[in-house]
Amino acid sequence: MDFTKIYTFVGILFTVFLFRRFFGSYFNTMASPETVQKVKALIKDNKIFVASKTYCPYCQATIKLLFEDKKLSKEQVHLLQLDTMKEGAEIQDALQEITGQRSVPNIFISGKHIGGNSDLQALESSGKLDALLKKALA
Ligand SMILES: N[C@@H](CCC(=O)N[C@@H](CS)C(=O)NCC(=O)O)C(=O)O
Repeated sequence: MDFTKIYTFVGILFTVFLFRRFFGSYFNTMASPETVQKVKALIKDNKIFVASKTYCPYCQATIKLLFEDKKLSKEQVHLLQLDTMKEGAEIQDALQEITGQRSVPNIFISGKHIGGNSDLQALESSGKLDALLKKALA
């Protein structure tokens, strides 16, 4: 048996696994038309819609601003934690197709694409966020 070849083969498999695990989400895949429609409906039907991931520090900052600082409730903000959902990766693909933005958090207020956490924080810093939230929740 040629162990060198076996080790090389296992090494290549492991490298491919690691690459896909950590960099896979940076490569575009197409979402099905059904998922794109479903995500568009979520954006339209919810006053505030946030696509998030549980381990993402930018998402934590957005969640803190909306739920702790602005005291919004779970009924007012439709929050999806994509990394805990079976169809999370496809929803992320759909969000990229719809908005051109792949990163999370991906935030919508009154059906309008706000952007990511930095965009939400900028709205807060400029004093425009309260009015947007008030109008959305009226
Ligand atoms: N400038 C962005 C940064 C967001 C960001 O880098 N998010 C990371 C997760 S912490 C991301 O989406 N990475 C790609 C992925 O998870 O697919 C913001 O303020 O929202």
